[in-house]
Amino acid sequence: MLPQALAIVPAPILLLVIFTFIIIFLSPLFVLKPAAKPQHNNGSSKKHPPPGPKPLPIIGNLHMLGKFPHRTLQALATKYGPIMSLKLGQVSALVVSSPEVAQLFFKTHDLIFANRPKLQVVETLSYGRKGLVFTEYGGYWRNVRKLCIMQLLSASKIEMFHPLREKELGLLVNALKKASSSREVVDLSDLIGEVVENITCNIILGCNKDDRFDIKGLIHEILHLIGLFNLADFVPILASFDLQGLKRRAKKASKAIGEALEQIINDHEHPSSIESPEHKDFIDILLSYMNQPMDPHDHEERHIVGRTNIKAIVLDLIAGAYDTSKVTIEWGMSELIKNPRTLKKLQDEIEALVGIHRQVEEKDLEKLPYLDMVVKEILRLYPVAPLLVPHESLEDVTINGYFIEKNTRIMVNVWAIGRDPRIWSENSAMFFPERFEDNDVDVKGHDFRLIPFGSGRRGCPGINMGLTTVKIILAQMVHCFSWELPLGMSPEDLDMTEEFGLSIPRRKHLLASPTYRLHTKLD
Ligand code: HEM
Repeated sequence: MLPQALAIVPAPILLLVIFTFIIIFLSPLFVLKPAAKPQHNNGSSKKHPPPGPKPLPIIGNLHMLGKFPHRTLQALATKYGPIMSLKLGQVSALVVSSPEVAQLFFKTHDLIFANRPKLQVVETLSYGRKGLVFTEYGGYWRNVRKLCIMQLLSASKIEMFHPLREKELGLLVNALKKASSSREVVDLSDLIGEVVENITCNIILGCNKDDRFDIKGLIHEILHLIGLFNLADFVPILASFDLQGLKRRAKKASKAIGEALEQIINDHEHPSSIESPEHKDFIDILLSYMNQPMDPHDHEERHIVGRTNIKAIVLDLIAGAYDTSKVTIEWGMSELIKNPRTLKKLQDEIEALVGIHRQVEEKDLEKLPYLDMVVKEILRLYPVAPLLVPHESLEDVTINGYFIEKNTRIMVNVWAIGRDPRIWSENSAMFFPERFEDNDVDVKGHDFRLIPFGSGRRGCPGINMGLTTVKIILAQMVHCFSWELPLGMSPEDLDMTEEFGLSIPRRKHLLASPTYRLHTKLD
């Protein structure tokens, strides 16, 4: 998933207006408080911060980030190196751009960087950070994470929800079969989004449609708000002005989603009002812990499960699962349609295993090594959260001779690491899954050349669920259908521009025409 504190930088004109506002009304305050903090001096006179571009007063380096911060930061890192200092408004930040340095941060010194920054909108939306993604490092976060892994994200729970994925995917295949028989062009971005949303909502909430409220619309608003650039997070003195109206919108969204979740929880507590639930969803599981300690074995911390915790946790998990798998599959299908050789090779692999008379099943996935390479290649070129979710240092530390202050914000440019020709050879920009043939690079956070799920304590706990969803949907779509771009469009014409926000989806929706290729009855 991914919440990105640092998203689209406002248009220069907005920046100019705000800058003027600051200069006119607030500059006296800054005169009393210098923008750059003085260096600590505990006896040593040499506490160098990492190198970085010179910041401007008040806005620091914010103006430099542009529309695609991951690309700008990649270019800046070639000048300043793999540990680079930035000033984002009043916030001290660091950008990590090499596997070696990422390993120092998330393996050698993982504990020091296990915190998350406090963000205004998230504070409102996650009930004062009672969820998981942006929750501060400590006993509460540990308890929630353990509970989520045990009750939702473990191998056995993922397996338990497999009929649900199968059912939703079956509906998608049927819709595509119809489009195939009438030779329609379909909006693949929308269809992939819908199937992932339905799977996520069903697993977590037990429903994907509810006429009483627009649950998906609310989730979209929440993800959008978290993804927006919020000046209040970088120039805290502006927080109370709510110049962009984000706090107001967050409060409104929080109230609406809170009421909806309250209703959904009520329905779960009084099952007669739900139409015969077929399976236990995550809310059922959390309710079975109600008023009990999250982790009965933790004798130091006793955090009791209450309604607010349930709402905050559920929201974070939906946010974590929603966009991530959708965006990965969307880029994957784009690259496969753009590269017919790779698509054919993947179809051949699946066909050799399952034949042409039946669909792929989840039990087949582990016997498909080329699919595994294709997914790694997608995540290398299109990491959903190009700068991961920001981390924050819990104490002062010196790394590679550079002094890093407590409360520094850390961004890891996994997008830049994934495209670095020194790591991936001169063809690093090319979609070429075979590069993983002769090595054992994995995506699970052990090999810092490829960390699309992050690594260490704050690494993604949903890796296995995410990979299962991505693999089964991709495999099914390429096995059941051949794909062509709309009439008159060649693979070179396919626009691969991204959009920066909470995640980096395609700017333009992916449109394509499916042809059913299995030898089963076409209904
Ligand atoms: C392809 C799918 C996915 C990708 C690429 C992905 C990626 C990520 C990334 C990059 C992070 C931040 C790691 C860091 O800051 O170091 C993260 C964190 C997280 N992800 Fe995922 N994710 C995916 C699927 C999921 C799923 C399915 C769930 C849950 C249902 C999930 C739940 C979370 C949570 C709760 C966190 C925050 C962990 C913490 O702060 O302790 N993710 N994910």
